[in-house]
Amino acid sequence: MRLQVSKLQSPLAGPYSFALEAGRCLTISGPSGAGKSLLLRMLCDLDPNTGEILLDGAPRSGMSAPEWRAQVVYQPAEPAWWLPTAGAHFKPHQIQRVHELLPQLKLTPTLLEHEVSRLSTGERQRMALIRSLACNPKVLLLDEPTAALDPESVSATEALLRREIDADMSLILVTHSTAQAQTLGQRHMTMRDRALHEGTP
Ligand SMILES: Nc1ncnc2c1ncn2[C@@H]1O[C@H](COP(=O)(O)OP(=O)(O)OP(=O)(O)O)[C@@H](O)[C@H]1O
Repeated sequence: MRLQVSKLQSPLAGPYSFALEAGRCLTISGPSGAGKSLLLRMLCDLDPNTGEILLDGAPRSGMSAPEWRAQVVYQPAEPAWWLPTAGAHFKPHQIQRVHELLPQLKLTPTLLEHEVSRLSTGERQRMALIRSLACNPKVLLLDEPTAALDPESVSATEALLRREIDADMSLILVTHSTAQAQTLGQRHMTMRDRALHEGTP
């Protein structure tokens, strides 16, 4: 099992227990404010929480936070940028992978040199996904990754995510799109009042 979550809890949300296999996608939907982002933040250990998570059988409690977050990568709905250009956020060993990913999301390499603030919202959102995938995560936690995208970019993003899932990445995807949940997810959960319910999208 790729991810085994037991009794994950914070003062604000939980407890949550579920498991996700390698190369599978779990989608989570639910009304605004239901607690979806709180769950993703706990999974990548950004907010204080109790409980245990196993990653390919290895307990999170035995890893440092950076070690954990290198493998369980969280992309919030509005990702932060801390350097002037998108390209500056990549490490040298990631560059080849970045150049493979750019055309798959219909982005040109010149955008790497533009000021992040000059990129369109949709370009920034796709660039953020490239940043997440360039880490080669075992588990990717995505919060509404296509919210700002036109239909063609949504299709390109979904196709890329499908290929990554088929290549063994596990994805937990928060989405308000029923069609997207059906396209990408093998399992679906709904968050209501900070409780998770298994079901159909
Ligand atoms: N640090 C915090 N302290 C107190 N309340 C918080 C904190 N962070 C989030 N909340 C509250 O917890 C609730 C769940 O927030 P969360 O961001 O998980 O919602 P969500 O389901 O992701 O919503 P959306 O679909 O709008 O992104 C919200 O009411 C939010 O205001």
